[in-house]
Amino acid sequence: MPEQCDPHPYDALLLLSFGGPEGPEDVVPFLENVTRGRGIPRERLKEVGQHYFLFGGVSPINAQNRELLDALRKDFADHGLDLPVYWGNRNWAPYLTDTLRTMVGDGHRRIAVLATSAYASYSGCRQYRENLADALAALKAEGLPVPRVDKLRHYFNHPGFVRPMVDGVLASLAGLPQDAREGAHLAFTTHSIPTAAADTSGTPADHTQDGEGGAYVAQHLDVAREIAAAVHAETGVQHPWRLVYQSRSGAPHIPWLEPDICDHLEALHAEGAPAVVMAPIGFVSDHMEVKYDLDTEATAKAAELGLPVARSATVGADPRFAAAVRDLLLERAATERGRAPERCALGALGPSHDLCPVGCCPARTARPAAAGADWAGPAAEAPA
Ligand SMILES: CC1=C(CCC(=O)O)c2cc3nc(cc4[nH]c(cc5[nH]c(cc1n2)c(C)c5CCC(=O)O)c(CCC(=O)O)c4C)C(CCC(=O)O)=C3C
Ligand SMILES: [Fe+2]
Repeated sequence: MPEQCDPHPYDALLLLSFGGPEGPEDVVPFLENVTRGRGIPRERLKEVGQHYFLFGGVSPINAQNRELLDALRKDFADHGLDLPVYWGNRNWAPYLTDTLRTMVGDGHRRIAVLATSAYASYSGCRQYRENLADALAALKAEGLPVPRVDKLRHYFNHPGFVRPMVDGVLASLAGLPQDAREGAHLAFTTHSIPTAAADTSGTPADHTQDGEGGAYVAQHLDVAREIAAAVHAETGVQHPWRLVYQSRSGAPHIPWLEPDICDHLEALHAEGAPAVVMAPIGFVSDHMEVKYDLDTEATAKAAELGLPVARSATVGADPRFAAAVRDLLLERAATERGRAPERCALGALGPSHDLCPVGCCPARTARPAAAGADWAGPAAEAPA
């Protein structure tokens, strides 16, 4: 087998995602799974439930993940990479533990994991590692073999993630009314998180104080800068841009990252911006946050203001993203074999670490998390 297509030591890839309801009867149990023990106000839950009911109780996320699975299997087959791909979720079927049980039943013992979250944060990184720890502990408790799981590095700055978003922004600009195009602002959006979580995102060396936002904000700014520069290079126009936030939850007295996209649209309108492209760089695919918070709520806000807006495409199942996943997997496989492969990354931050160090994206209450430097295996600590 040619070195560059050798997945050894991995024997399978696991796509690890959030999960979402598939019908109206799933919505409340899904929200209960998401919010278990997290202290989200009831009012917020009712409101978010309504977003799902507006779409027939079906989250777009599962269909998007099925498309990504197809794209990954096609990419692997087209490149002679013989590696099965599985899918498991944090909050809805197929549940992570069930998928891992199937995987060990199929004989897999060394599993590479791709999370559908590109950036560092508790919700997007450590929480998935906690989910893996819980699932491995469940397997162990059932007397099943416990596989080794390795989480692939953050890919926010991988060209296979960034370039499709550049194309998306270019397509959105091209669709704006001609007289508004040149002066259009770019609003890069991501999920708001508590400023305390933002400040402790990434490795301890990345941590900041006073709401500066740590690795979470730094990584998004790096991607936003790259996209704006690529758009400038392509169109010759330097569009003004800003990183803004969406989908805030939590209690109102706790500070979360701001400004919100809707407030930002108001401010841009007030200062005379002719149009805005909303680019949801924080989301790998068209999640409910994109379909509701941007396509429904923010778009209605813009219409009320008389401000032309366009929402650019997420990466979704773009073949360049599937190729990036193959690249990340083969890169990590080579590293695990003791080689020093090329580690592809755009922007100023460079490729992210393979193994989350101790203290990376800490939880409010410490609990076991797999696939990081602080993981000793399910034998060492049983989760509560
Ligand atoms: C950073 C981040 C990502 C991106 C990284 C990643 O992709 O993982 C993300 C993704 C997602 N979040 C999602 C849904 C929800 N998130 C919630 C709540 C929260 N998210 C948070 C952060 C994030 N969330 C936070 C700090 C909370 C507060 C409570 C807590 O600390 O946990 C709630 C509860 C109600 C509400 O408060 O909104 C829901 C329903 C879905 C599925 C969408 C679909 O169905 O298409 C997806 C992909
Ligand atoms: Fe969320």
